[in-house]
Amino acid sequence: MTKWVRAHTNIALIKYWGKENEELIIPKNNSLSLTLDAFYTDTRVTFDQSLVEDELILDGEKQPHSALGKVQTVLNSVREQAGITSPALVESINHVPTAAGLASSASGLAALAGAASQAAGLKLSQEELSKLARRGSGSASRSIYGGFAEWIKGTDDATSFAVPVDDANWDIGMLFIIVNDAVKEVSSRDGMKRTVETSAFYEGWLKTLDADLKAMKQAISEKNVESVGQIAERNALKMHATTLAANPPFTYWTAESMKAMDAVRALRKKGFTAYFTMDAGPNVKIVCKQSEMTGIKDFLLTHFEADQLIEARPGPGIHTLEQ
Ligand SMILES: O=C(O)C[C@@](O)(CF)CCOP(=O)(O)OP(=O)(O)O
Repeated sequence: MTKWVRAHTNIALIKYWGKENEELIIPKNNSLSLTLDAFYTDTRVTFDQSLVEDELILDGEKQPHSALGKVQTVLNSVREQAGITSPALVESINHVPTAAGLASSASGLAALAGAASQAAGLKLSQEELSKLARRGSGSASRSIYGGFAEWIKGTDDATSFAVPVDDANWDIGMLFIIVNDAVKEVSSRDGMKRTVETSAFYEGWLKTLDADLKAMKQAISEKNVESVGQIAERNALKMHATTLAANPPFTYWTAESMKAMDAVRALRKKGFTAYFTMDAGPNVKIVCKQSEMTGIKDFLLTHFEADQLIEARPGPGIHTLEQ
């Protein structure tokens, strides 16, 4: 019986937002993220000749074949590396708070890379696992590692993978504000494609990333949450600005997102270390100190419901569940 593999989701502090190569998922820039404990995916893969085609059972629900795109990209790469042809049964369980509506493609595709390669008898290094996960979804390449990880953009399949930066075993955490007014989102894949192809601000965004990354790594080496937060918030705002200048323009922000951003600024006025980042959705993630999380949460509870607030701390890299 093959084993379950667990991978945790990660939140980028220096964003990946645009591809150099769509098919291989080679990014335009390096990105850097923090893997979190609160959200993760467990996946088990069984290659089985008696199956007619690949099957995905996600949270107990058999998925339509049309939903298997990213999954099959990973499975096909594993079959090619292992010299096998049989279809696979993929069972995946997302441990993401139901209210969250949080995308879990990063943890899902990373867990799939681990489970599929193991089921095919491949013994991949973490670098090779990262490349395999990257083929499924770019941000998944970073979930191979716990703590802070950097995705080196590289120029081709062999040189584009994530590396560990710091284990984050220090006073840093993230508090999610889940905003419930979810609008029909443009997927991150479609959003970044439209932005690269049409945004008047895209080149300006790219020009600032080397400096942001250098400053972020310096802040992490100093364990300086204030600087990590400041750089992350600036980087996220620049990324989201590019969508406003796309054609047609779009934004992931809703009124509730703006309310959450205002609350973070109010937290700073009260003396907390609190900075926000956002991805391809309306939720707001606060970079903060674990030691201030209770005080921050108490303040936020005067503006948001308890089930909208989710605490997260640095999480581990990909691992097999022994039982
Ligand atoms: O995570 C980040 O660096 C920033 C984002 O989350 C901002 F929204 C993008 C993640 O994109 P992903 O879902 O990995 O795209 P894929 O490669 O087209 O599957």
